Amino acid sequence: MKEVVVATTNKGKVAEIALALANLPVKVLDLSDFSDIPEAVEDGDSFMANAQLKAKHYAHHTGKACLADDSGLEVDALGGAPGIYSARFAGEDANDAANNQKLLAELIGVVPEKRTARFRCVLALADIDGTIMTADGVREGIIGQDLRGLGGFGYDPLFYMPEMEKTMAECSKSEKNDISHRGQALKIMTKILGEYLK
Ligand SMILES: O=c1nc[nH]c2c1ncn2[C@H]1C[C@H](O)[C@@H](COP(=O)(O)OP(=O)(O)OP(=O)(O)O)O1
Ligand SMILES: [Mg+2]
Repeated sequence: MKEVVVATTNKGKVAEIALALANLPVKVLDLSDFSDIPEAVEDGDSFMANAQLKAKHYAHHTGKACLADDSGLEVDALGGAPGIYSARFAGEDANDAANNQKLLAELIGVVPEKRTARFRCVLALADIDGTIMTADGVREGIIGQDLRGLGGFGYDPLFYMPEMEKTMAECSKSEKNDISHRGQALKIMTKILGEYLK
């Protein structure tokens, strides 16, 4: 069976991606199955560029097909920030809690109607022969006034979806995959991968 490495340092992403790949005829590995792999330097100028450079970087270091994810949050009231800098919003080694606090602070005084935002995700699969395949997804929402929910990761507790009357962090993993930016990209990628494996 072909092996695919879920090539991300983010455990939340690993769980969501592995769930979506579970029905494919592939053996799913992740970076914890390897040692001494240097972290990719994300110096691309777009989600697409970063997803591709991460997939190629990890394929080079593992010698296996690698599926990477670059994603982030665009907030309209902040001119689209933090965007590709979402992981480093509150500083180079920022964690999710610090990023969420920074986001709330930046939006003090901004009314709900002006708190529109979207998550974007680009997935890239790089095989060792140089084949590269990509898929993307987007999910619209509103930045809440406080943290709600314990699921997911990153900005999920602040990402409120009016039609669902809850935040992304109040969704189960499979529910999140049904409606999220990453879930959308994963639907496309699993189709592409299914064909590629034939
Ligand atoms: O579904 C999501 N729910 C909440 N927050 C999310 C989501 N998807 C991305 N995000 C946020 C988290 C992080 O602040 C940034 C991704 O940064 P990004 O560089 O792509 O990922 P990362 O550094 O955590 O792991 P890695 O690069 O190894 O895949 O956007
Ligand atoms: Mg990263």
